[in-house]
Amino acid sequence: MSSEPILFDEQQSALTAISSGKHFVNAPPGAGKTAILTARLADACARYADDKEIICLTFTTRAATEMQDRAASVLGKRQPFIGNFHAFCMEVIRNSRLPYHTRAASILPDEYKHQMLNMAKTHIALKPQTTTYPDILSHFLQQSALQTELQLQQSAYSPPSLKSALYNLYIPFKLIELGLEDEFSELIAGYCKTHLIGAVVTVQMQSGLGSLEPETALAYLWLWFKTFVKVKKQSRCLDFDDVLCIGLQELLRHPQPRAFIQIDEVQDLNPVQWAILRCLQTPTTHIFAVGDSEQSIYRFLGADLALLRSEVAEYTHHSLAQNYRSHPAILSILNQYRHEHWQLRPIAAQSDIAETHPTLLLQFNDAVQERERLCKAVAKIIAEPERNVGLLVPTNALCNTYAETLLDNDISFFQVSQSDLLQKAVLQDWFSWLKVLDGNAARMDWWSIIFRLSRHTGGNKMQLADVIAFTNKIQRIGLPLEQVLYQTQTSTLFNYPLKHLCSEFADEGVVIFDTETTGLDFFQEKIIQLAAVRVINGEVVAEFDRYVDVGMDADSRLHEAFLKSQAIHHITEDQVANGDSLSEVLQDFFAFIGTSPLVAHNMHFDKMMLRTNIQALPQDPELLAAYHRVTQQYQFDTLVLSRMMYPKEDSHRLESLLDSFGLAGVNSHNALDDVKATASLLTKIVADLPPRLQQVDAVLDEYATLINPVNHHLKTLLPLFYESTLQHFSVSLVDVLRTWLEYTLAQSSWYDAKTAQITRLEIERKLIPWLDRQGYFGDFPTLVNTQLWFNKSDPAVIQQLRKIDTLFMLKEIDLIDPEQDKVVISTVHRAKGLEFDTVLLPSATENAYPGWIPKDTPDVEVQARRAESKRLLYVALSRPKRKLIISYHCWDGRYSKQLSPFIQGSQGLFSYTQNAK
Ligand SMILES: Nc1ncnc2c1ncn2[C@@H]1O[C@H](COP(=O)(O)OP(=O)(O)OP(=O)(O)O)[C@@H](O)[C@H]1O
Repeated sequence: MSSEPILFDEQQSALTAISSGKHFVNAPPGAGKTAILTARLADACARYADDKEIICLTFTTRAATEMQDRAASVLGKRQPFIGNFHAFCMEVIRNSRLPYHTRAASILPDEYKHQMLNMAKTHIALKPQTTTYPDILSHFLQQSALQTELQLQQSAYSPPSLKSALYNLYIPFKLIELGLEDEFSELIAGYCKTHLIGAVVTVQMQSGLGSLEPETALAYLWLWFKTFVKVKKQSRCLDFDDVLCIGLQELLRHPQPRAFIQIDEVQDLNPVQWAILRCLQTPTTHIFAVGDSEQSIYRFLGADLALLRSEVAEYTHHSLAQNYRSHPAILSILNQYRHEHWQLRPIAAQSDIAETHPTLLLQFNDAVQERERLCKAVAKIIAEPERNVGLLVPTNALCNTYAETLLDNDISFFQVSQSDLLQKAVLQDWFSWLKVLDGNAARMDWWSIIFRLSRHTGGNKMQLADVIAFTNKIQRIGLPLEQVLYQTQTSTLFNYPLKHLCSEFADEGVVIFDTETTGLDFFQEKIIQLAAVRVINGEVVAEFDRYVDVGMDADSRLHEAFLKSQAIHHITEDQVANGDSLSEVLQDFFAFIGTSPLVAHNMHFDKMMLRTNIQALPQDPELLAAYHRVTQQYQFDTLVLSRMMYPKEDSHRLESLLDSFGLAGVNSHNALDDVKATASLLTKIVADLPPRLQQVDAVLDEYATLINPVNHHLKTLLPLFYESTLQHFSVSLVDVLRTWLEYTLAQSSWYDAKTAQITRLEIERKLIPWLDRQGYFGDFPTLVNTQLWFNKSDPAVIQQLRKIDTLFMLKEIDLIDPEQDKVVISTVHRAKGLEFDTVLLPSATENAYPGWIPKDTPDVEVQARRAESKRLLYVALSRPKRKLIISYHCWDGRYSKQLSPFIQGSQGLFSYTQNAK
């Protein structure tokens, strides 16, 4: 990435100046599309004061962060949304009023997605007579000639896997399930036309259920889909398609019109993404859509060029005709390719880079010779200053082979792995550990941790389905998972703390506390009142009620915040001014608690406020010691207990519960009133606990062999996360990651040792520098905590939540650092949008472009695949700045090979050609 400011040409400048209407820029590679979008974004910030008016959608996270970096000086503190569709939908879902399990859902990793699809499959007891599917699907099945087509296809059909068959239909099924079939009948029809027959035939051929009627096969698919959705819902997780479809559903209900929409790589949008885009528009919205139809390479994800054409039909069309990236010799090959395959006009070369032999076409005897020579060439190229190399190959298998040869030659490189680094078990587990700090909401993360731990604690290995069944059972009886599994006290059983609560409540008493504050932001706002009561058997036997002088005279922002918050707590300025210092109040408060269990309603908020307010005080060892002592004691949150005991209540706010159960007390938002009201609620909970504890006993007995060993590891690991933040308050995510890796990789049986070691090195080399570059510092338990969301309009919180979204949706390719990573090995698909000084395209035979297409594939499909492959090679050819090296081998050990037919027309244009000996 160049930091030099770009001097736009006339055509580019004209595009940056457009400020209204709907526009589509269809421009060739290297025309400066990204640069134009960045400049326009900066202008938009100057034009629209409200960030919510602006949205900038990119295809990858890398493109979004690059745009943000490039526009950083103009953006300053502004936070318009810049990111991909998935990140945007995550934000829409989070800010929605959808059920909590959807808003707080985790993203389902690939590893578990496959297992859950299998689980759902085994759950299906197929009852074709009783299973129905939506009318709209039966309509497609009944369409004329379908039956004959089915039979015709069956004999000559190479079916995809059963899972792919279902997944090809996932989006239309999901839209139907969400009740959107009327709005999206065309979209659903499109998907069904392409995939329904194939999927039905696949079920007929591969389900192992004998010969099935098409109706029964379709019923099977629908039932499988519904079960999979249910399994995910129970686990509170969503996959990427769910995120898009639910985001769309929410936007249809509550459209979010924008004044300014900018969008990159439109050639690869799928129909759902187009539909999302429509929800952001009004007739006056200014849309600037940019893409290149010849670079459309994501047909397998639903990208559709015909759809692009119809979507932008009414837009004003523009094009660009200059290429600023590539050496003129490279461009002449690109131009020949454009002419030969699409009869497109040539692009003018604007790059004036000097280079000897900028284009090479190399023929080798065999694949081994090709690989060895190319790797030697790579060594030579990167020995020159400021040169990087992109080794772009057609398949993941070839990525691995080239990686091995580079290693043999001592050349370091960045390989984009087939199973993305971010999808590796080690990292997915770490994400889960971060998420469970959030407590009970992250159900999928809990079971993935339990699953991993249960497999490494000896004894019978549990299947994922058993672990999920266990977590569901725990949830059904309303137990917080973390309390079942993780005990800081001596007991390993959840019952014990609750039994302790009952006995202390009747005997020595418990302390209920509450804070009133100047606002909700943990890092800025102050505690102004701290109240507590000691309760024995429902009777208040002692009270603590103090105001805190927070020095508002000297802090106008704080004073203003206080005045706003007065509407809630009604505390007067005098009460605060006559209060004591926070240190004094806290010393007395900790003494008041003694060794009693602590109780609060929504304790997390009060504890966070205490923590951050203490952090802001000058270091006081005694106070800190007292704080640590108290936070190690038994604690009970009446909000959590109420959710567990009374799951059917609509709301667990204190006020609602008092009302619903007719309890004494008022929730006036004066801390003392509120603790007394909490005492009433606690008294009811304790009275209702014994029968529930019997149920708990039964589950704990049933799963003792799982719970006890898991608890052993949790006891070591969770404090690692909590303590790192308790002691330093603000930590680097890199430190948290390293500490965690240290522990988990030392557990010899957790992961395959060799794989884990390699993953660790990859994390050190790729992810950690990225986290450092992007500035992932902070208080991570707070960051991942969904409790923060009530404060989600705060710009600092928005920024942090977006960072977390980015982290959880990151892809390995996003981690490349063009300054450091001199050699990148990747498939062409993943290298989209990147540029390199030198690009090597090995194995450019007909086997790669167009690649193997099964013999009986219908003609239309053969044409479509060839066309897509042509575009793929075009993307590859357009990535180099200085040098393009294409190579192929004549013999693969069994068959002779030819140069890809797509490139044969350009052979004469290469500045250097070498034939095999
Ligand atoms: N007017 C200009 N003067 C000099 N360099 C430019 C100019 N416009 C763009 N560039 C440079 O050209 C290169 C290609 O630009 P950019 O990445 O924006 O192209 P693109 O159209 O997005 O390409 P692709 O579709 O191939 O990804 C970049 O290195 C960019 O800095």
